[in-house]
Amino acid sequence: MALSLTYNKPSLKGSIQVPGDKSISHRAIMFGSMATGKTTVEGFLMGDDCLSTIACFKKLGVKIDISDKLVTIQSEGEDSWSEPSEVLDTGNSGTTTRLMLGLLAGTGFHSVLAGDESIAKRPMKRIINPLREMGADIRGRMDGQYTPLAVQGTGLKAIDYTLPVASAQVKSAILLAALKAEGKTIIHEPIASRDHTEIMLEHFGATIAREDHLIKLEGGQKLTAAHVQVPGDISSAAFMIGAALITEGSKVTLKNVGINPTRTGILDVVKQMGGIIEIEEIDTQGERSADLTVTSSALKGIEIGGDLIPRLIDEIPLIALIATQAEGTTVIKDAEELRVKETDRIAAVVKELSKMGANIEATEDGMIIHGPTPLTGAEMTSYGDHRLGMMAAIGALAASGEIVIDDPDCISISYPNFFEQLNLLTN
Ligand SMILES: O=C(O)C1=C[C@@H](OP(=O)(O)O)[C@@H](O)[C@H](O)C1
Ligand SMILES: C=C(OP(=O)(O)O)C(=O)O
Repeated sequence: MALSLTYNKPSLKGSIQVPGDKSISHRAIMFGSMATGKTTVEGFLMGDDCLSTIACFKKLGVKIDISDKLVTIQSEGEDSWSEPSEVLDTGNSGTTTRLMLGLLAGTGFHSVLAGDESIAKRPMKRIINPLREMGADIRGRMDGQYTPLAVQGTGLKAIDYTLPVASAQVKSAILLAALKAEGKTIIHEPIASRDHTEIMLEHFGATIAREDHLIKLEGGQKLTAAHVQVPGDISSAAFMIGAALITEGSKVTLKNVGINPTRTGILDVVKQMGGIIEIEEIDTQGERSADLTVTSSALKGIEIGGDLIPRLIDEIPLIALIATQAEGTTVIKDAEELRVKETDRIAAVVKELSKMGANIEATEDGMIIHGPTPLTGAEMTSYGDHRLGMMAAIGALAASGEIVIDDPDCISISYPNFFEQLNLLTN
């Protein structure tokens, strides 16, 4: 059902703990299922995407329990997984689909992966090409470009592979397959992408070498169960950071947000645009995290591209929105990956922000935004894309009229209590 939002230029105040990191939550379930023993996960994201990952592993016979804010995975290791009698439904989640391909390629059984309409349009060849080089037997539409994908598990061998796209999903699928492969896999990563898989490999007892854009992993290593502490998701926090920046008189604290340096491009951009943000690092055992305090700020346009893009790829819809309120021009380039996300996020962001009165144009690999422009009421489409839905809702805070969002439910893919937390900060 559509949602109508009308704000009268609110100030945001208060402190919240945004939900757990989506990338780390997926991986915690995967690693806990591969490892032998009892893995416990604290701060797990109960978003639809991560619940899809849990459902897939349950179908492989892994015992997963959700209780009292703790997810417990009890596994006898990867070799104890059983052949699923049903299709593994990956829902809307690219991360689930792609990382599971790496995991399933080296099993001894047959499985089929399929997700929703959006997943059926997302490119899978980028995963299947390196996995086939490792010996994987994967078939799908257009020679494996699209789901449904059938995987016949088989013995794998190590590869030496240069990543053609800066994608943590491609890198992770190879690393997960490499664990079962014979020999040492070497991955060349020209541009760094999020490294949660590498960090978690070590956390679960594997040895991995990383230096100078090279990652080396010896096959045949067994993982041991562990406790995983999931920090808040900086990609979710980004929406509240943006909300505080563009509303006058706001001051918001976001507690325990993950600040892994491969994810903090949004903080660099906010500072460069003139945004006021304090970062108070917390002493943690696992991934780094911090309390972030954001104050409404006068922003200026900047240029965003190059190595920075993978460090903020999911935050670009929100960055485009705040750029409409910044003085001057913001240019986002080298971001062609946006075209193959849940929707074509270049086309969708430009179309939707234009409806609100933004001065924004699409380029092949990004967008150009001229600001500041006053935003007006509009009927917004989310295309079932959670990040587009949240962009529209945050836009409503700065808009002069009513914002209607066609499908607010899709926001639960990554931020199930988004509106609850937004209400807390605006009241
Ligand atoms: O590995 C991950 O958890 C993710 C990697 C990124 O995708 P790509 O690897 O396609 O860049 C990101 O957009 C996605 O939300 C989560
Ligand atoms: C692109 C995203 O996720 P995924 O690739 O896992 O669907 C996202 O969360 O913005």
